[in-house]
Order: sequence, then C-alpha cells, then structure tokens
Amino acid sequence: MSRKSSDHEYNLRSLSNLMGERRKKPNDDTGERSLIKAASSSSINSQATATAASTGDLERAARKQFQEDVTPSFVYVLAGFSALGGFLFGYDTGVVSGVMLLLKKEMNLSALWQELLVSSTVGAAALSALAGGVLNGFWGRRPCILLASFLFSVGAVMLSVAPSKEILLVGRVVVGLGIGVASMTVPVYIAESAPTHLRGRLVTINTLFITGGQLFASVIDGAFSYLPKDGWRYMLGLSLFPAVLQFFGFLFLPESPRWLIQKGKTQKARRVLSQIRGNQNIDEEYDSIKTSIEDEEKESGGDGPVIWRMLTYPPTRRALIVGCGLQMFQQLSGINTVMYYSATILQMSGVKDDKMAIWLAAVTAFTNFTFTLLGVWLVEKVGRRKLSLGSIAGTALSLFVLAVGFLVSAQHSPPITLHPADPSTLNNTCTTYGFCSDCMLNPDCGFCYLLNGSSVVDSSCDHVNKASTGEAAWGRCSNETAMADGTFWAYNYCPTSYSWTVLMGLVMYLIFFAPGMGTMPWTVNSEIYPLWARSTGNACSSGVNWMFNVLVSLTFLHVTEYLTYYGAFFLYSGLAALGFLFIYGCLPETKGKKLEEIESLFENQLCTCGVSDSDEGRHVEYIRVKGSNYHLSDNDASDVE
Ligand SMILES: O[C@H]1[C@H](O)[C@@H](O)[C@H](O)[C@@H](O)[C@H]1O
Repeated sequence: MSRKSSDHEYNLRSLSNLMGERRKKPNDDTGERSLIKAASSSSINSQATATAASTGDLERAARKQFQEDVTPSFVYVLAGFSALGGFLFGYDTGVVSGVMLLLKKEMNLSALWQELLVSSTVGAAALSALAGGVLNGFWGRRPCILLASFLFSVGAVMLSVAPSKEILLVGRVVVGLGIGVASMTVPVYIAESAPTHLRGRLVTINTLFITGGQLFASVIDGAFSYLPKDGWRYMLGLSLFPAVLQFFGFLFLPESPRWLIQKGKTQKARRVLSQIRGNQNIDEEYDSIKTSIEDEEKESGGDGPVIWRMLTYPPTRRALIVGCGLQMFQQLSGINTVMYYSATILQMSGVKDDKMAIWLAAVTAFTNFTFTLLGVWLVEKVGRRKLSLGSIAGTALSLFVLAVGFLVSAQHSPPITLHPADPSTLNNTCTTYGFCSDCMLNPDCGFCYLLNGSSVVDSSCDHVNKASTGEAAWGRCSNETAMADGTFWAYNYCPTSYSWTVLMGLVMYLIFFAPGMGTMPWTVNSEIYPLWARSTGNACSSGVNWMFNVLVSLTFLHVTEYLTYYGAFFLYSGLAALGFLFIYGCLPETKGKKLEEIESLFENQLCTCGVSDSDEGRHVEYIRVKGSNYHLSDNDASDVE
C-alpha cells in the first residue's frame, strides 16, 4: 500500500472515530472542532488538496459531511407525522370512487348528488388552500396542521354516521377544508425544518404518503365493497385513525424555527433548532436565517398585502409563476383522469370481469405509489430540474401512446349489427349508432356483443342500467343470467385487439409521471419562495393545483364527447409538451441550496424558453430583456448590448 493511500486511510479512520465520539457525546462542541481540525490538516481529499482546495473548503466539506452523518432521527419523526396530512389527502380523495359505487345504490343518489359529493371536497380544498396562506402567516405552521387534523377527524366522524345525503355533503366539505390546509402547510413545514441535504427527500415523502393514501383507499374500497350494507361508512370513517394520531403527535411537535425567527421569537427558535438538529452547533444556521430575513424585509420593502408585494417584486413574481405553472401542468397532464379511468382502460385491454375493476384500480394506485418511491430516491441524486424534465417528457410521450392506442382501437371499432327497438324507454338514441366507438361515448349506452372465437358478432348498442353500469337496462346483457356464454357487456370501452397499446401507454404514463411530475411541483413550491412570501406562494400554487384538478375532472367527459378519447389524450399530450418547454425555460435547480440562497436563483431569470445555457438552469449567461438588450448575469454583472 502506498504511503499516500495509507495516510488517507488513517485519516478516514480518525475522522470516523471522531464522528463516533461525537455521536456518543452530542453536547460536546470540542468533538466537532477537532473533527474539523483533523479533516483540514489531513489529506482526506488528496486530489482536492493537490489542486486548489483551501483549508476553508476542507473545513466546510468536513462540517457538511459531519452534519449529514449525524442527522438526528427527530427530523424523520417530524416529517413522518406531518406527512400523515399527505396520507389523509390521498385517502380522502381516493376512497370516494368505491364509496360512490355503494352509496348511489343505498341512498338512490341522482347524478347531480353524486357529482356534488365527489367535487365538493376538491372545491373546498381549493378554497381552504388559498385561505391557508393567511392562517400560516398569522398562526404559524403547527396550528395549521393541528387545524387540518381536527377537520379530518370531525369530517371522518360526520361521514361515518351520516343519516342523510345532506350531512354527507357537509362532511365532505369539512374533509376538503382539511385537505386544502394540509396540502399547502405540510410541505412548507417539512422544508423549513429539514437540513438542506435532506430537504428534497423529506418533502417528497409527503407525496409518497399521498399516493400511499390513495393505494390504501383503493384496497379498503375493494375489501369493504363485499359488505352487503353500510360498507361506505367504514370506508369513510377509517380516516379517523391517522387524523387523531396526527393531532396528538402535533401536540408534542415544535413550530417551524424559521417562522419563529420571522416573528421575533428568537429564544424559542434557537431551542427548536437545537432540538431538530440534535444539539449540533446551530449558530451558523440561525445567523444565516436571521440575516436573510432582515435582508428580505429590506428588499421586498413596502406595505400592502403579501400577494401584491410578491407580484411587484420580480424574483418572487418569477417564483410564483414557476410554482403555479408546475402545479397547473401537473394537473393538465391528466393524472387524476388517468387514475380514475384506469379500470376502464385496463378493461379495454381484455379483463372482462366487472368485479375485478375495483381491484384493477388498486393495481394502478400501487404502480403510482411504487414509482413515487423512485422519486424520493432520485430527488437528491439527479435534482429537481432534471427529474421534472425527464418526467414530463416521458409523460407527454406516454399520453401520445395512449392517444394512438385509443385512435387505432376506434378505427378498428366493431360495427353494430343488431338494432332492436328499446322497449324500456321512449328514447332510442343508443340503437341508432353504427359503431361501438360512437356508442361508448354516450354515457347512457353500452355495447352488447357475442364473441365467436376472437371476433365480435351479433352486436348491439343498448341502454345502460342506471343503477349499475355493469349491465344493460334490458335484453341480452341485462343481467348475469340473461347473458349467455360468450355474451359480453362493455360500458365505456370497446373490445379491440389493439388495446395492448393503451395498456402500454398507461403503464408508461405512471412510470414517468409518478417520480417527477407527481412529486416535484409540491417539493419545488416548498422551497422557492423567501420566508415572507412562502405561505402566500404555497397557498396560491396549491389553490391552482386544486382548481385545475376540478377543471380537468369536470371537463373530461365533455372533452371526450367532443374530441373522442383519442382526441382528449392528444390534447393532454400537447399540454404536457407545453409543460416541458415551460419547465425547461423557467425552473432552476434548487438541490443542495439553503432555503435562504434560493431567492437569488430567480433574480436574473426570465421566463423565456431556452434562454438558460446551463443544464442546471442556474448560470443564465445571457438573458433577453425587452427583446433586444442582453445582460451577462450571475457570475458577471456587466451589461452587453
Ligand atoms: O402529487 C399528487 C399525486 O400525484 C396524486 O397521485 C394525484 O392524485 C394528485 O392530484 C397530485 O397532486
């Protein structure tokens, strides 16, 4: 072994011994000091020493390494309890599809009431996310999370004992108010408490909990759908447990240290910082937060509502555009319609058993969850920008594949050969269609056919049974006994041998969307605003997310009616491609930056596609101002004509 490498090994050993010592004696500052001394006097990074690295660099590197190695587990506990808010967000939005299947039969709900019970939650979430900004600023993050878990608990009780549809509606609104507040507060609270090197990962865990909640909801939907009565009460009531757990957990968890410093509660802030940093030396972090708050206050200047100050101060205005744009494109990529219609999409690809549909939705939720986990792993490795760009490019491509799948399926859609008069209604619209592709777009009709080998014969378009879309209102496909061997009922889809393209598109979609576009909009928003604008910025961007969520889900059926399925997916694919350009032009890399350093990334950025010449989107060398002037920015502040 050469002298150099044995030196290196020795120094590594002494470094790790010191770290070991330090772990045993967390209150002893000398451990850290001698560690830094050891590192700086060593050839631990022999290459760097040989080149330009100064003692200061080594000290910094050693301190960073040291802090990374002694991250106390408390911060994970804090993130875990906060992310229960994400779990409830996912559970309460996901469980409703199974609930509606049972409720509409038991309470005999009209289409309007079904629509109200589903969208009231999302609508309430949009409003409360916006209001949550003001509450976060005044009360702090902790009371807002306590409020959200209280609302989740009250809502769960109301829903599980609801004697009427009116009480159900109130319960769904209460739960929605909780979701909105949680969705904007939790990422901010985690980001403000996490150490820089773990921030992205811990905030992304919140989205993992969202998709985990959706997965759990789909399994519960499947399990309780077998109950003859009141299954929906259990489905809705189960969310009480995580809600109560979060409430009690938060009675013991601290306020965000950054919010405390901003409000001048400096002693308390120091105590909290020491608690969550495991008694590491917190002076540097404390001072840098304090200085940046003072600077920010000077810079953002002026009075007036925060949103006004954000819009009139260019860096926060740019950050707001990036944050809201990311959330908008997340929803415009159609995640919730793809999830909602995944059972139908999977049925198209050959699964005939209707009872399987509910479990198929669980498979989709499982895939979404698994690939979100990939995002948690990737976020600190490849960074936010590359992850978002790769994800949205893949999402656009997958949507294109889905669209082509639907197009080919429609072009090979089986013709309708039988046109029997419908005895059950005066309206014979269904029987007039010539092809299955037209029949399936009308929500009142379904396709009834016989399979002879693999070819479709004796097909008709019949009225659907309103109480159960799994059968026709009358005739050969009206119930299981009427259905002879080889007779099938297809609602909302057409049997085709090209459906594998659609299935491939769906799987690709989830693989690409979940790790990046599913997670990054929440993660990036939690870190791009300076402290004074953070609550308002997150309130606006979360509000945008919920508004586009409602918009996309409410318009999906109309869009498919006008543009057909393939048209709708071509449209989503185009929107995702636009999202790619937006992210390429506007999103800087925030990985590894302190929250206090991130504002500067928006100082010289213009939201013009392709102006950034660096992959990291950080060093914008030339930017176009008013179409003709070019500035050299970031490293060199001189102006160039
Ligand atoms: O980030 C989440 C996640 O991707 C969910 O699966 C989706 O349902 C939500 O709308 C989204 O905000």
